[in-house]
Amino acid sequence: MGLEYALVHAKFTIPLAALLTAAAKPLLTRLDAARVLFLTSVAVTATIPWDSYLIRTGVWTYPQDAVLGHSLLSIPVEELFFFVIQTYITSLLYILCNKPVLLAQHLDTPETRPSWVRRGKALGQILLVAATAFGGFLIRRQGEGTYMGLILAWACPFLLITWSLAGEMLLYKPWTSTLLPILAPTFYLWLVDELSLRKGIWTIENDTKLNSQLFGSLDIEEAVFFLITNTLVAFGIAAFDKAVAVCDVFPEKFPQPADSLPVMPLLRACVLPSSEYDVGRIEGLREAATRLRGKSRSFYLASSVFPGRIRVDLTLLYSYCRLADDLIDNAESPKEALGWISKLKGHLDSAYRQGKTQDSTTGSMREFIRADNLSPSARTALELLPSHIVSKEPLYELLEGFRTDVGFSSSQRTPMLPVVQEESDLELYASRVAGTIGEMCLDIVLHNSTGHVGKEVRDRLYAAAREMGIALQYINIARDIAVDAAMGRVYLPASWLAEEGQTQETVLAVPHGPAVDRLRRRLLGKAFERYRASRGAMDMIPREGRAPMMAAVESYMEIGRVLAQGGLRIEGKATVPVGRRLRVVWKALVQG
Ligand SMILES: CC(C)=CCC/C(C)=C/CC/C(C)=C/CC/C(C)=C/[C@@H]1[C@@H](COP(=O)(O)OP(=O)(O)O)[C@]1(C)CC/C=C(\C)CC/C=C(\C)CCC=C(C)C
Repeated sequence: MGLEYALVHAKFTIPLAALLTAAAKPLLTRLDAARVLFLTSVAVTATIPWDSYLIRTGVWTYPQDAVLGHSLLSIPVEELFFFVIQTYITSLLYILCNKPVLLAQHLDTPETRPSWVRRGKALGQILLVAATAFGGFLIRRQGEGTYMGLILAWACPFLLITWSLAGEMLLYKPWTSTLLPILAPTFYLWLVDELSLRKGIWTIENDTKLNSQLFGSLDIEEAVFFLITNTLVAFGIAAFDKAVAVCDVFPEKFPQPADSLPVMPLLRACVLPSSEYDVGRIEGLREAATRLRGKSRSFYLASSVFPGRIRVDLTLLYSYCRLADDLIDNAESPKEALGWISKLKGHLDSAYRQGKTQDSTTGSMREFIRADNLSPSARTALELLPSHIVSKEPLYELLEGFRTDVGFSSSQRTPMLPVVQEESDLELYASRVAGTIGEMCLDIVLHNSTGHVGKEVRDRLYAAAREMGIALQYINIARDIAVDAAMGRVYLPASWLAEEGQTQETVLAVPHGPAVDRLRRRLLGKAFERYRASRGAMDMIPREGRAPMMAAVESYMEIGRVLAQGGLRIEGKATVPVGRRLRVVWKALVQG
């Protein structure tokens, strides 16, 4: 009996697993826990017979003085623990690396599949069939290739199945979400293995191995073993993820959200032929995700911590709001901008006339959207607005809020009459363009939550969401004084400007300096007041959206904190460094 193998775990695998657990815990959802549990159970069940065979036939041996002496089917307990902890480490890392990716955007159909993906998937399948056959050949031939043969013939059929299910998605995703979580634990385990082989904690018999080392004492079979088993874990989760993505993006086909772990729907989603996917919805979602990533770092980062279906709906809502805002901001004349507002209202009329249906692209609305001279990407943003979830009133109000922006460039405006005269004008504007967004975000979270929320709590939540939206808009205005001035806009109330001896014209000419700084601080103060008044209510948000909503709000409020500390670049926007942003999101998730 000896402790050496147990010490390998104590020194190398357990600390890494503990570190990853601490880092990942606030980010993990119930679904993630199910992913890890499912994968670990499959890995252990599939490895036990194989490993037992290897030990009983003498391919692997363990000196008695290196192991504790307890075993199951000849497998030492330390070895059994290895299957569990390796699967745990790799799956956790895989899940972490995949958080930034909105999986549903990587679904595709045979018609939209590019030829490189078709060829890549087929090539992978051919290689895996060949590797399985080669493994079988090495086993039959007996001798030096036996161990390698056993690895290939055991693992490659599983890889073939999972690759066939999720190969396209794996090919589309960035390498940081696929190769990285496979290769990083592989290199680490190679080093641990090298150390253990050198110390003789486990040994591979000379007669059944190729006798070729990758480096040091690390036999090529061991290197392949760790690479292949980590790939098995990653491909296994990828197949699971694909089913979840299908459930998330097609609620009309799969009414139950994947988070509630509906086993049969998930299995059906996994094997649903891709020819039955709604291509328009997937492409629209991809464009919406690109719009979100390109336009707002805060909301893009925060979106990655929302559970799948809420994330899809928020991304689509963001895309609609951003598009509407851009159409109006980029219009060449006030007349054109007002024209967009009435067209957008027309779109809402037809979207809400047809009632709360999930298929938003039917009947009059489709005709309305097609009739307009919009780019294809703009059309999809309108078509995919989740109008069956968000109430119509805040959307109409948002468009009303955009009218204020048009007021800044309206030719009828006299220079003497600022658009935002009093603090109440500012409050009304912020309530229209951002209080409404708070309400709609809440609509989405409540719609996708399972628990019951009573009327009284609902009312308090909606009031707080509106307040929080206003707080965020104040931060936005405080940050963008110079950017807005360059567009001819001053949102600071004229009454405040007068108290500082300023006018709209002086701020337009010089949007910085001590007076502007004081006004910015005043606005930030108002933002923090409203934030503090509504933050407590967030504890009442249902579990599914609570921590991620806090993360979204905190990530934006952090801009205000940077500004309050004087972190402003005069020529542009104040930015929160990535590390600080991540810390804020992490802290909000821990608190939520
Ligand atoms: C996580 C995620 C994907 C969230 C999406 C949220 C969303 C739908 C935002 C809409 C953004 C938008 C373009 C709105 C048009 C009007 C406008 C410009 C509003 C300003 C937003 C800034 O967006 P922008 O793209 O310009 O971002 P950058 O500054 O460039 O990074 C606003 C400042 C409004 C933002 C307001 C909210 C997100 C509402 C906050 C309130 C809650 C989340 C509710 C909290 C709940 C309780 C109970 C308190």
